[in-house]
Amino acid sequence: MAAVMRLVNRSTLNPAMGQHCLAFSSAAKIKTAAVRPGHVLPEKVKIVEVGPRDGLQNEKTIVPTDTKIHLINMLSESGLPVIEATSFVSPKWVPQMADQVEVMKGICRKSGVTYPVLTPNLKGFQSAMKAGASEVAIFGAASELFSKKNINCSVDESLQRFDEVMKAAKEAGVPVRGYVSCVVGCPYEGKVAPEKVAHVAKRLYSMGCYEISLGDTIGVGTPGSMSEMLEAVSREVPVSALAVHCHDTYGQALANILVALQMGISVVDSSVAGLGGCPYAQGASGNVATEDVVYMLHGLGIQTGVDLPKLMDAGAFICRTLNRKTNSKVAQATCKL
Ligand SMILES: CC(C)(COP(=O)([O-])OP(=O)([O-])OC[C@H]1O[C@@H](n2cnc3c(N)ncnc32)[C@H](O)[C@@H]1OP(=O)([O-])[O-])[C@@H](O)C(=O)NCCC(=O)NCCSC(=O)C[C@@](C)(O)CC(=O)[O-]
Repeated sequence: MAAVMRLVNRSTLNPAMGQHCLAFSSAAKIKTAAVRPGHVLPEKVKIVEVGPRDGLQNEKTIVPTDTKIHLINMLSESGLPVIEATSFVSPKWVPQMADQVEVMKGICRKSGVTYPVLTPNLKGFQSAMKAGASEVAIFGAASELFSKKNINCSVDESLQRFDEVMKAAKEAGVPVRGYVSCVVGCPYEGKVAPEKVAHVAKRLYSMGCYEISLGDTIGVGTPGSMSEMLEAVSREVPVSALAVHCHDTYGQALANILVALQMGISVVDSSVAGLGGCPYAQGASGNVATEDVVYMLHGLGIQTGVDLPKLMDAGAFICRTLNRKTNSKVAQATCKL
């Protein structure tokens, strides 16, 4: 049944400013779009903001800890429900995340918002617990070579390490999210078979991850390859436990997200201002910009709980600080940098 929803997104032109402004007040009604016949989109989508971690981990110049904390606090005020704050990985491998303890201690945790952190092994998990993390994420890959480059072990070895993290997390009552990287293509192996993705996703889910985020790490997916992969994974893991994590290297991210929504997925990872790239995936651009995802979802009548102008303020802040042009088309169009 196609739900009837309130249209919450209206774009108006402010002639005095000569800029497009976004207003969120319209009472007009639209039907939740079934963009593909027979497919009803979710009424609500949970956005997992990964900018402070995925967005910043690849920055060459070390971003001051206070800037990271301020960014996370601004994102918290925008209504985002989940903000991935940092990662407890080796500072020799990812120097940008070396201030993870200070970041976790410095942020203002808003009630109702969760601040997961990446933990590749037991050591990372224990440090995360000491720093006060209340949720963690383990991150595997569907490609052997990427796994080796990223976390210095094979896919099977990584699953053994994750099992240790999972046991410790269960004892501590800490929820664990699981990532699978290279779900469509790998920078070292090329095309990745959907069955490999389904295999790793199933292992992470069986281990106890409450959600599996499927990462198109190098942004090569198209609606065709994404739907093939999602169909394979959804035969092994319930769609309600899946998320998509799209990089926008080839400009396909929004289209790929739409395909995922049509398949019933209602959790989307994204990065404010489209920041990011993976240190072990040469040439990969940032994640899809959160502003653009929110704009599309609101345009479809899908609720996110996110206040787009506040989110754009956070994007403008980090772009100003990094002296960088935003990758968000919405922010560009509304002159927020
Ligand atoms: C996984 C390791 C640690 C293995 O690294 P390793 O060198 O194989 O580990 P090791 O156990 O042999 O230890 C070597 C040294 O690292 C230390 N160490 C060991 N573990 C930790 C830890 N947790 N925190 C801090 N230090 C640690 C350990 O104590 C030791 O220190 P030393 O004795 O030489 O002084 C390493 O390969 C690593 O840190 N890799 C970084 C991976 C990473 O952060 N990648 C980017 C994130 S993944 C991503 O972006 C993809 C994603 C999630 O966004 C989804 C997508 O887009 O597809």
